[in-house]
Amino acid sequence: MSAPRPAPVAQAPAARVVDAVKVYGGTARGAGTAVTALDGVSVDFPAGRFTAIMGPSGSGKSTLMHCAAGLDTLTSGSAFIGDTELGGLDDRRLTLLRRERIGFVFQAFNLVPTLTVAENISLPQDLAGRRGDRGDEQWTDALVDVVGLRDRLHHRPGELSGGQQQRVAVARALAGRPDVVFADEPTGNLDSRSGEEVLNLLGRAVRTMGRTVVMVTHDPVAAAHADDVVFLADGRLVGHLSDPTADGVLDRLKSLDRRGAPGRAEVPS
Ligand SMILES: Nc1ncnc2c1ncn2[C@@H]1O[C@H](COP(=O)(O)OP(=O)(O)OP(=O)(O)O)[C@@H](O)[C@H]1O
Repeated sequence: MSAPRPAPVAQAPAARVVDAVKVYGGTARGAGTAVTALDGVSVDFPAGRFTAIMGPSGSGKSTLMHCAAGLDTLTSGSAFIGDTELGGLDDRRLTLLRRERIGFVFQAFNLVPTLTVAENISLPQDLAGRRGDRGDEQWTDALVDVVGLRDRLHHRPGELSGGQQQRVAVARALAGRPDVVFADEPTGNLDSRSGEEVLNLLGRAVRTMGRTVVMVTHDPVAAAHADDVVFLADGRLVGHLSDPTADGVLDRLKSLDRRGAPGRAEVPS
């Protein structure tokens, strides 16, 4: 008789926030108004999955992503990358963590215009002083084929289409083999075909390369590329869909709109 199979071990989330509160603005003397952008959000971003964050405009999507990725700090609550709590890190460690464990893709591509495609892609390794690492070189070389940029390696970003530039940004985000890639509206500046290519690429990074992706989007078609969708409204987590379809996401968004989300709670300070 064969030995019983061990119970599957639940994999720790790649990133998570617990009781996350973010209040912008307000003054000690009460002369301004404070905006509660996150109002007690707890959410896991599972390792090896593609999660989309959706919600009406102003619901707190970008704030959640920025705080989860250590680009901004929470007013209260905690944010973790793996087991590392970001609030416990000083600026230097936070910078190192972002560089070594997180990849970023932004709507505006954010490539360095004076560097070639190849140089842009290897920038994270260069900054980390890891140039020449053979494993890294092989990984980066494979990435170039995955993103389909082999014949553009010596061009500069200004010589590429928007879709090609965003593919460079995706390759750069993956180059350091980060624990998690955060993408903020990565298809926001692209036509639908280029957007589809970038989304397929992010999906492939998860499904064939074992990476973890968290993406903010307002587009139900983009969200349908994810494994999971989490919905925010008024800075609160209000829903979750697994294996989403664009229609399913749209229906859920409409029901959020019907709830008459009143927008940010403005709290006189
Ligand atoms: N730096 C800031 N100072 C003050 N208020 C801010 C700041 N950044 C965001 N907010 C407010 O916090 C709330 C949430 O903003 P956030 O950008 O996270 O929402 P979002 O869901 O990403 O919106 P959108 O889809 O329109 O980009 C909004 O009311 C916004 O006006």
